[in-house]
Amino acid sequence: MKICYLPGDGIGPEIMAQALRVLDVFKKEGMNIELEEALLGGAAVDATGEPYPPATQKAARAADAVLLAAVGGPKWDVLPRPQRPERGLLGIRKDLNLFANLRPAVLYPELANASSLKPEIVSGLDIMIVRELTGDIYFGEPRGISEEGGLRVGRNTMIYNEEEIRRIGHVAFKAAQKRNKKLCSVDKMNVLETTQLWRDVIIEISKEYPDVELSHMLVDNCAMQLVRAPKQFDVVVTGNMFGDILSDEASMLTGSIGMLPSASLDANNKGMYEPCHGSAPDIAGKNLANPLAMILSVAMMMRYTFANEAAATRIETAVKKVLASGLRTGDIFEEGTKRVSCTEMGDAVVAAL
Ligand SMILES: NC(=O)c1ccc[n+]([C@@H]2O[C@H](COP(=O)([O-])OP(=O)(O)OC[C@H]3O[C@@H](n4cnc5c(N)ncnc54)[C@H](O)[C@@H]3O)[C@@H](O)[C@H]2O)c1
Ligand SMILES: CC(C)[C@H](C(=O)O)[C@@H](O)C(=O)O
Ligand SMILES: [Mg+2]
Repeated sequence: MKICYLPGDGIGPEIMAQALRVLDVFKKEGMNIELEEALLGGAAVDATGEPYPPATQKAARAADAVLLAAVGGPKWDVLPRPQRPERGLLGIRKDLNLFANLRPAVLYPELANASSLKPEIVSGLDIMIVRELTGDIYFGEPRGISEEGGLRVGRNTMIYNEEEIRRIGHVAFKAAQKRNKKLCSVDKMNVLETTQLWRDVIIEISKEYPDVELSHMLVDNCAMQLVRAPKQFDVVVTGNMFGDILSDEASMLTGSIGMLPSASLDANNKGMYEPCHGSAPDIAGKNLANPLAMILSVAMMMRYTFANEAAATRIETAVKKVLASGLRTGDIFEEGTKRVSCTEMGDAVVAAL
């Protein structure tokens, strides 16, 4: 199992250290894990001048899976755009063709009171957001800020071709088949042609999945429904930008963005695994971050790239045990539980494993 790991910036190295301890448990038991560290984001810019340097590209391409913590931070926001950490993240996603981003929003019963919603609205919540990750307005050309007729004009291009929609659609229908056989496709077809095509193509391929109940929802309504009655959803499929926003919204139903892992997959289940959150500059360097989204991303790596369901379930069970024992980082802390640091949370997961 060749794994390239990228600690990145901010809280990145702190949560990555806990994920590596989890991997070490498996390694000591004899799992054949080979690890290689590489630079991405601000850390890479500082060392090489580029957010996704060639050495990282080489290591990431050679690996079976990539583990990423988080990139970015105010220190680099003043740089020209191609050098910003986020471009490193978008660069590696595009380079490895990781078009399918799976973001599961699962409420652990112990966190029912930490959710932003009332327990009765979220208890048992288990949604899978399938976000297209290498297209849309994130990558469309032309883009940029130019001067036109004496005015500055900012421009981005929202664009999808039918093949890009088809391949993410198939991933979503297949995910729904393995779950509760309900798929909601989210678009803005009342206004945007890109997403009219999105809806047309999703309807076309739905003929191949007669066992899946397909529905469609406009993104603004979906944002509202997610906080009104989130359990109506099983699998949600949507484009890159809507998926970015809706997954952060969904994270708060589970208690914290620090609980939401993700898998970004290519057509052959090579994947990059990362928490959905960012580098959290406000708490970086203080040993306060919640490492569970990062650790649960390791579980997703075991499941999707290495087809090791037993290892995945074992990690998830360890996380459940730790939450049941009452330990909480600050983001999920509530009265009656015990507040712990990032490393103490890591200690507890390793012990539970
Ligand atoms: N995948 C990524 O690497 C990724 C994702 C999102 C944002 N970013 C970048 O991260 C930087 C900060 O962005 P932001 O502040 O908008 O979003 P953020 O996700 O970093 O932080 C938002 C809020 O959530 C909290 N938070 C996030 N992760 C946490 C964790 N594990 N434990 C406890 N609290 C946590 C933060 O403290 C902050 O209050 C920006 O440079 C942004 O571009 C990177
Ligand atoms: C940092 C940024 C480029 C990234 C995105 O928008 O995809 C992040 O918000 C995410 O959700 O992974
Ligand atoms: Mg995001």
